[in-house]
Amino acid sequence: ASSSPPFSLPSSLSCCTHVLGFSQSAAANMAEEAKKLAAYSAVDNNVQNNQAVGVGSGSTIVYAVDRLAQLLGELKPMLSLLPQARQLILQHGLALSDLERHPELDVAIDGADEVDAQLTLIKGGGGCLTQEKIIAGNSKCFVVIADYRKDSSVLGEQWKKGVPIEVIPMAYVPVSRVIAKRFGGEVNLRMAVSKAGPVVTDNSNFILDWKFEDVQNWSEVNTAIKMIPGVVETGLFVNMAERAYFGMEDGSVKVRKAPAN
Ligand SMILES: O=C(CO)[C@H](O)[C@H](O)COP(=O)(O)O
Repeated sequence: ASSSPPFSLPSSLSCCTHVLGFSQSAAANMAEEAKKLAAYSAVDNNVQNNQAVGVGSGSTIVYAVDRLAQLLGELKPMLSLLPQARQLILQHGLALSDLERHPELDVAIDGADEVDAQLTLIKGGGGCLTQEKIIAGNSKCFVVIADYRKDSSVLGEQWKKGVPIEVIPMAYVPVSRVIAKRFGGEVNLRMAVSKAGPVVTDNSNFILDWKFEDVQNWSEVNTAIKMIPGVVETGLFVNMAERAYFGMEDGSVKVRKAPAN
């Protein structure tokens, strides 16, 4: 049975809503297409047969796993993973591995929340920064995949939610205070959306989101934050990524290489 809406918009407004709805979904489709382009290109250019491949988490990495599954005839990758990626890998019929069997990975591929001109990353929008950093840090080559919305010249240009920092729960208040006092900005405990209370990570910790103000040297700030008692890991990936693949709005893929040291 059809039911009529509880109210009706003036025709001019209803037209705007329609146009807005259309453009929002067109933008979302374009971003999805860009993620896929970046992921496929990164897999095609960085993964070889029989390699141990690390994958992270998020919506972009799904396309990389799709591509790895498509290439199964030609490639036989062994995937190391985060708990979140386990199901994804099994569903695609790919071989599971871990850092006990493959402590050194050939290549790691992962998404990012923001990538700057130096290939410094903010990661952890999904809360998996610690395990993602372990995977990336134990890989001979770390490759980032992202859509054009993550491409920045300096951090904070696109990503407005701040730097995620994983902390031991009992320390979240002192760590927040120390960060705000030493580095400025605002530090917030990340709250869960579908349950009451804070987000709890896979390592049973909390996440702080640090909305920074003016940072000149990410390497120094990252090291200083890591030294604060109670900090487990930061979502700052400094000097880790070798290449970033950005899917662009025009259907091309932009590749950015890390600056030579
Ligand atoms: O760091 C991450 C999760 O902790 C993700 O890699 C990052 O949030 C990007 O996610 P998406 O590919 O969905 O944009």
